[in-house]
Amino acid sequence: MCEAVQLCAKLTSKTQKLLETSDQVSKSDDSPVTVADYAAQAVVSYVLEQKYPDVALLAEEDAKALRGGSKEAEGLLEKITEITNDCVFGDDVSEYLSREEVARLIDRGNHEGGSESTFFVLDPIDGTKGFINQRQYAIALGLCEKGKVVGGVLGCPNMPMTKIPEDVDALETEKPGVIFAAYENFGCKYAAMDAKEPLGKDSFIATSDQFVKFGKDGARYMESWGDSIVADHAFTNALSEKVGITRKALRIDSQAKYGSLSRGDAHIYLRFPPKTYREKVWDHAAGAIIVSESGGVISDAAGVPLEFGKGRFLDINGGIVASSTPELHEQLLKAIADLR
Ligand SMILES: Nc1ncnc2c1ncn2[C@@H]1O[C@H](COP(=O)(O)O)[C@@H](OP(=O)(O)O)[C@H]1O
Ligand SMILES: [Mg+2]
Ligand SMILES: [Mg+2]
Ligand SMILES: [Mg+2]
Repeated sequence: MCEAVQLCAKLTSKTQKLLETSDQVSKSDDSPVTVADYAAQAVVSYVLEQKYPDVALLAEEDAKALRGGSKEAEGLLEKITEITNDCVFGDDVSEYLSREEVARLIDRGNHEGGSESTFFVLDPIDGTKGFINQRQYAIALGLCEKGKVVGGVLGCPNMPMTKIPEDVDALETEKPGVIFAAYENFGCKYAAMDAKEPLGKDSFIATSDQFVKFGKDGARYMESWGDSIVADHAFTNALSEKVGITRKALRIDSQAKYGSLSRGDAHIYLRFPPKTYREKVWDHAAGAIIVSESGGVISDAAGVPLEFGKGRFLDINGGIVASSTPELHEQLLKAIADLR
């Protein structure tokens, strides 16, 4: 799983710098998708299929918009095929995949999920808005068995190795980025994105376990940027005021927030989408196990653990909360219940 994410990060890093407006399309829900999202999905799908041909894939993107027959669709698929081949095979043109083969690799991600089978869960680029705007994004790969996430790898190609400074409200970008990997009852490891053996060293990480109090010098929370549909900043402001958080919110795109929580940069991740919005499993699977295997807690706003075995969507009560310690989590859930 790490190998697939590391290879994919090479592609996204190279593409992010060169991204053009014509590389972007809008999806039916108005969220953006780029040639890099599709190519990243093709690359991870290719590596996983080679290594684990019997394990299904549930992934965010599908190739429908690339098969339409229009000139635009053809141009996009051509570019995606080029980027995919360059990443996987370099100059070895004898191995190059056809456009049809690349579309098939993308569409392998159409698994419906559920609690019966074993499958990978992939968000090839999580935080596409961050990716487009040269900020943070993540490559998020989880492994689900019988409806439970049992493994997760999170690649954050723009995240600094050093902890986020105390006095900032956004995160700088820095290469080569970092990779987090967790397995059930094993813990969570952490390495530089270009590490030869990311799981080889004694590099376990843990959430901040200092007893977190609210108020000055106390808990620090993370949330999405204001242009994200999932961020209700009015509510998170009210909540933080209620519990006495005085520190500024730290705004980071994508599941990089789960990574930051797991290595102790901040204490809380708050996410409150509108009632009509349905969360997707690929936006949380890898991040959830990375947080829980680092000592943190994640649940919906009512305290119910996230259920990953119910298909492509997550049905949550109100929002998602992740905290560095169980005590802090309890306090937050109580404050949310009081406010609602
Ligand atoms: N305008 C929008 N429309 C639909 N989904 C959105 C959205 N803005 C954010 N999201 C969802 O929130 C995810 C990003 O979270 P964050 O805002 O914390 O970075 C997106 O993942 P993708 O970028 O993989 O599509 C997408 O699932
Ligand atoms: Mg998307
Ligand atoms: Mg996503
Ligand atoms: Mg995505």
